[in-house]
Amino acid sequence: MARKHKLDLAAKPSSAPEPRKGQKPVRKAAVFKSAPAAQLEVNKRQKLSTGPGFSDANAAWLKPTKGKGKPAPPPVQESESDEDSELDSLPSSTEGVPSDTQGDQAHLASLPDQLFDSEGDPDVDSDDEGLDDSDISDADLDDDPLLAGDDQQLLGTDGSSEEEDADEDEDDSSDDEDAGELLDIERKSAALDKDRAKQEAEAAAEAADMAAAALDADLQQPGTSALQDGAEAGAQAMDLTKVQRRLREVMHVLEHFSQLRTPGRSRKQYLEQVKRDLEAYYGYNRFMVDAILGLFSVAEGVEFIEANEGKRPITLRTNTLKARRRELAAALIDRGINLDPVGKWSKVGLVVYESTVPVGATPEYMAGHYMLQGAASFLPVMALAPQEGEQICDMAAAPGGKATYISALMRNTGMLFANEAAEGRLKSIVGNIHRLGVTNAVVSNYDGRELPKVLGLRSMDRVLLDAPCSGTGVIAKDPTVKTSKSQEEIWKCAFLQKQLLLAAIDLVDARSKTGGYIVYSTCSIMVEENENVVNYALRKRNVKVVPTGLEFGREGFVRCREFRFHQSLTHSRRFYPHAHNIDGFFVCKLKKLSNEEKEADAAESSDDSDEQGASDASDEEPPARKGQALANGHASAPTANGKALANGKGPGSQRQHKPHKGPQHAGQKRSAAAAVQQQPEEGPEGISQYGLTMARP
Ligand SMILES: C[S@@+](CC[C@H](N)C(=O)[O-])C[C@H]1O[C@@H](n2cnc3c(N)ncnc32)[C@H](O)[C@@H]1O
Repeated sequence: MARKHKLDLAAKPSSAPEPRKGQKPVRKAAVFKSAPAAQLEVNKRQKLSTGPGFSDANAAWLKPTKGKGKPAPPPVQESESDEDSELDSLPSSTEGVPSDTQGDQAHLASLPDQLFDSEGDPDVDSDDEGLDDSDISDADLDDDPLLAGDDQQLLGTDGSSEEEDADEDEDDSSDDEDAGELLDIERKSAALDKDRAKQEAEAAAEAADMAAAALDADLQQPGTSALQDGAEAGAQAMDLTKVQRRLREVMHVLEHFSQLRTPGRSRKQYLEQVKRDLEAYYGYNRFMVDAILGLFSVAEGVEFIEANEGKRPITLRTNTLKARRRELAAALIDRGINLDPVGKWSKVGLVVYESTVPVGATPEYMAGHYMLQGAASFLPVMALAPQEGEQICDMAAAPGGKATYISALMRNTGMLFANEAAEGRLKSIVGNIHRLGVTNAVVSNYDGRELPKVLGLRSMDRVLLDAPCSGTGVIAKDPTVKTSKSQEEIWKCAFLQKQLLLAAIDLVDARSKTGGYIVYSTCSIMVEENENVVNYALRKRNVKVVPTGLEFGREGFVRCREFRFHQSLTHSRRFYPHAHNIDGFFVCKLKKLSNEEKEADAAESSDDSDEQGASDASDEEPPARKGQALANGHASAPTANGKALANGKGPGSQRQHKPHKGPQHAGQKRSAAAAVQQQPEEGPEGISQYGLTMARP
């Protein structure tokens, strides 16, 4: 069922804009913020600050939209008109954006063009610079010498008028009355306070009653909600409004449970109602709702879900093999693209606020000056920190966003092995490699689990495993994830990820002079696919988790639900759309400590799992899929035909590379079947340890 209305969780009273220094605050009734209006205003300001070049100091769009990680309190009052909201959301100066509206830029890229046509018009912007009533504060008037002079003519020497002076004389003679009046004022004020407190208590009680009534109604029909009864479209729209309201109310009760609960109703019952309403309102299946609420508080879970309803900003990465960011930005601004740097954390990223031309079809794009790429996907490569002259493998590379970034950081030196298991996705890597002028890469087509045998054990200085995953961090891009995932599928992904990660570690040389690192990343939020996979590798190989070097992101989990992970997983980083305004992502960096097999692993210690509690429940391969690779996060089957396709100079001119160890040249054509049939001359005990079947001699 489609969701019709945005659930405004931040619809709480917002204060008037902060007065500028030296100004008295503008007298204006408190109003409520309207997110879309605030977004447009942010954009106008953005355009102004962009100017002919760009500021290089704007990380505003990356800031959390609401609450900065703390759940926003649910709304208890309705908002006033958008007009007022828009005025109140104006920043007090054109430099910078108030922090609570900064993250709203998330939605700018997805706003329809016609909105920008009117709101983004430069004329409108310049009008905006003019003063309106709300811009003129009392302080402005006081400071203006002309106005002050005029006023002085009407006032006495001490600043009071003759009429007021006369009033004062009268007042002096009636002190007792004054006292009486003051008391009266105090009495009235106290009465007002009492009234307000009473109203607030009544409102809270009413909210609790409504939540309880809603709960009662639904509890009478366990397992169903009004919406699940298959009513007609019109009725459904009405029901959605009802569901939205109930959701807010029940969440409010959950937040103030001891005060607002109905006696006899348990938290579990309220939670059950919230879950049903989230399913109905946003169209998630129960597995996903449970998984999300297993990671976040209810309020933050809803923030995450709500963030998935909007698109992330369009971002691009400057290809430093061909362009400089400042010059690229100037060229794109000239073409009518409104952009800014993504923030201080990246030297190459640009965020696009609006564009009059298709950003993926400019002459600069065709010439390979940039790659259209989500900002989150910069992060694993930044954590990998490729060095010039190294041998690096990107094990799951299509369409090549991260692979081409690695080559750019290597300045086209050394050697990059960009591997991809899905044959149909190879063209995209090759296309991007050519367009971006990458000349140090070989593209290969293997199941990643074969790579230690194909490229050689310990043949790499660094390996990136941007693993195929459930895609639960990128629901905004692929809403089918809301309903298509199940616990079984998550475990299947985790199983393949574990095998791939072990292969990644085996590819790396612990004695590399410059490296010895593995970066594991996913666009999944599930602990099963993230901390749990790394935790498994910690037990199976001689590796440790090291800091990613990334400036932001939340710490990985050490405890989550029934899971317990190694303490060092706090070095891993989690990124969320609602908190960081980028796709949901997990990034973890490992350092290989030794090329020796881990003793526990060699001995196949039987107490492996005891140490980790429930975290490695998926060590066993899912029976139906034995030996079969999941193709990607969305589970299409790969064709591992083992073709090495191209480097930056075209398929006919691949650079020669001699793997340090191992039987097979990456550039040689070789079928995956042959690869798995052949016992490696020097290799792991058996490639079957990565889950591939092979005939043993
Ligand atoms: C998350 S995407 C990679 C995105 C890529 N790193 C980028 O930045 O453009 C995961 C990729 O892994 C591939 N894949 C799936 N199973 C694989 C396997 N067993 N070995 C190698 N790659 C695999 C998928 O086809 C998919 O292209």
